[in-house]
Amino acid sequence: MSVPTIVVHRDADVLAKAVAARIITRLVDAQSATGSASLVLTGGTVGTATLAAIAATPARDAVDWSRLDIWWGDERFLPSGDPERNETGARRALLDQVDVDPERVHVMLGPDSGLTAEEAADAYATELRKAARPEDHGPAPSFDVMLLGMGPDAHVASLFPGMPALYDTRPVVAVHGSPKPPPTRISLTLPVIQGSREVWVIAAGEEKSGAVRLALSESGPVQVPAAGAHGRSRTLFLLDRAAAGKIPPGMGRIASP
Ligand SMILES: O=C(O)[C@H](O)[C@@H](O)[C@H](O)[C@H](O)COP(=O)(O)O
Repeated sequence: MSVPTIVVHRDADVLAKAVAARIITRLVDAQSATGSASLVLTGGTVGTATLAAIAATPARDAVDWSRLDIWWGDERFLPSGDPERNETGARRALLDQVDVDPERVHVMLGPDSGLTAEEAADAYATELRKAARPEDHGPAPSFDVMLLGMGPDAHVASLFPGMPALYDTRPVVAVHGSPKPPPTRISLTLPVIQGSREVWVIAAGEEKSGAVRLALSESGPVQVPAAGAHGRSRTLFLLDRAAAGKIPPGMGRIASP
């Protein structure tokens, strides 16, 4: 388990641009080393703003988008094309503007597939298992970067405090009764998140500051899911100053201009 590194940026706009640059560099490095890369996307405003910032960065062309596997940490269980789907937001912000290989864009299915949320979760678990290699030592790939937005209640993906998904050992689960609409979702679980090489939690705004403090303290992941968001080799908390406002001194904080 990697101890979180905290990087603080001036505001949400600089945060999105800085994370975009960080993603591009990380993907280029991964592709240089192995010929491929894997990135797990998150929904939410900061996650989507980060994708838009990638699209607006000329350096985006340094990434070979055709050799990138794109996954989602969670999805709202809505029909394909629904504006509230995380996939729709990601396509509009970035994916429709770069040459991704459609076979390597792994979407979580919605009700228009004819599957229930449970069946769609199982289908995603099967896709993850097929993509896993022996060296991943688990039911899913060790993703190069797992992006996670975080709610004011410290939820990540669609893992909300105290809900059954946090006790589930399966790699992907259906979530019902989500406190954040829509109520039905599909989510990776913590074991899969923790199997990633790097986990990057991205948060902006004063309303997230309490959750950030809890996540960086000795909190348990059932009540503070973001406390369980750590990667095998690296964990980053990428914040704006407002979200970092309640971090106790000496938490390994690296302030950026
Ligand atoms: O489906 C979702 O809504 C997201 O996956 C969710 O986990 C989101 O990342 C957080 O709620 C933060 O969202 P904001 O960045 O909009 O606060």
